[in-house]
Amino acid sequence: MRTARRGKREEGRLKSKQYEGHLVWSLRMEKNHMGEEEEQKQILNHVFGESSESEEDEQRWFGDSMDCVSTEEQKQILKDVFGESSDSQEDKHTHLEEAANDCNQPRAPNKSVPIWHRIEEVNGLWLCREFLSPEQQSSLLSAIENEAWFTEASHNQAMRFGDLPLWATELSAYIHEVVWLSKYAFECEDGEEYCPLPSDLLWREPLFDQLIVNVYQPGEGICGHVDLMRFDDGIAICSLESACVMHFTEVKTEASNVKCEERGGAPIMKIPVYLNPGSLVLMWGEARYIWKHEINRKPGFQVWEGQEICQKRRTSITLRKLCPKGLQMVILSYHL
Ligand SMILES: O=C(O)CCC(=O)C(=O)O
Ligand SMILES: [Fe+2]
Repeated sequence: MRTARRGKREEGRLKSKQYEGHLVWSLRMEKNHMGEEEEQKQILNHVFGESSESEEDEQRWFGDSMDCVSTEEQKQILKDVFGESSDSQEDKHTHLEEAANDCNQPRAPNKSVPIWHRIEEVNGLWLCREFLSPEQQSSLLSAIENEAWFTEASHNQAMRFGDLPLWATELSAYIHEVVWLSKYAFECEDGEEYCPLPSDLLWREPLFDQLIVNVYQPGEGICGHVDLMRFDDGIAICSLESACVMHFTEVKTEASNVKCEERGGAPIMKIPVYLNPGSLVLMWGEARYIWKHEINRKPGFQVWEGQEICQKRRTSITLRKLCPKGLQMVILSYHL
């Protein structure tokens, strides 16, 4: 499968830096115009040099060339590329866990378990509005600030692959916990089990190994896209600082409605989802693969309950897991 080409290409300025031995890409992205595919192409071109256009070519390119590399070797290579796990930096404490403890963590069953909302129109889309307490949100924002990824005003995106910083590892663990606790919250009459994240995804190791932090100034958003196929199913997005409306559009509906609309037919159905600061979105299955998501923060698009949302700066944390093929790509970048 291949993600659709999106948006017109605009040059982002790309910088890779070593932060405590970890490679971090900081970019200036015109998010309203450039899709993630373009952004990542820039990064991958930066890492690999210009590469082939199609996923088929990528498939051939990867082939089975890494079959001979054992898991241990892969781990070592990743360590060499990205540095030691930040888990070993015990003194580097982000207080996410402490903040969680402040609000009665770990939560016992029946005690203030955050509520999950299933977005009915979009299978596999779940929202936890009160995922992070105000203290946890501040703690995450300080941790991001301490990374010094956005010291230049022109930088609005940072990505990390492989071992994540401690605060992101803690965030992943917290996502795991809050999803796991949801099993106490969903007792369905018909015996159907509602689950914010299927157990094969919830229990994979690691839950996430890729991180994006996006900073949006008022008016900035991200154009409609399906996340790249090099990332596995199960994507988490945490919102901080300011609320926004994220719209979901089914890919096939969109394609058929374009023709329909040309003939004066039904408009494209966009499902709006309000993301308050401190909320967590989980996308898997159909929500991840056959629905596009977008944030249009141009005037007139950020309306919730009849009111235009007052826009301030918004920071988001996206956590994903590289597919084995994606992992191979990272390893190959080391060998080139
Ligand atoms: O910033 C957000 O909330 C969404 C980011 C996103 O969709 C992405 O990075 O793929
Ligand atoms: Fe996305």
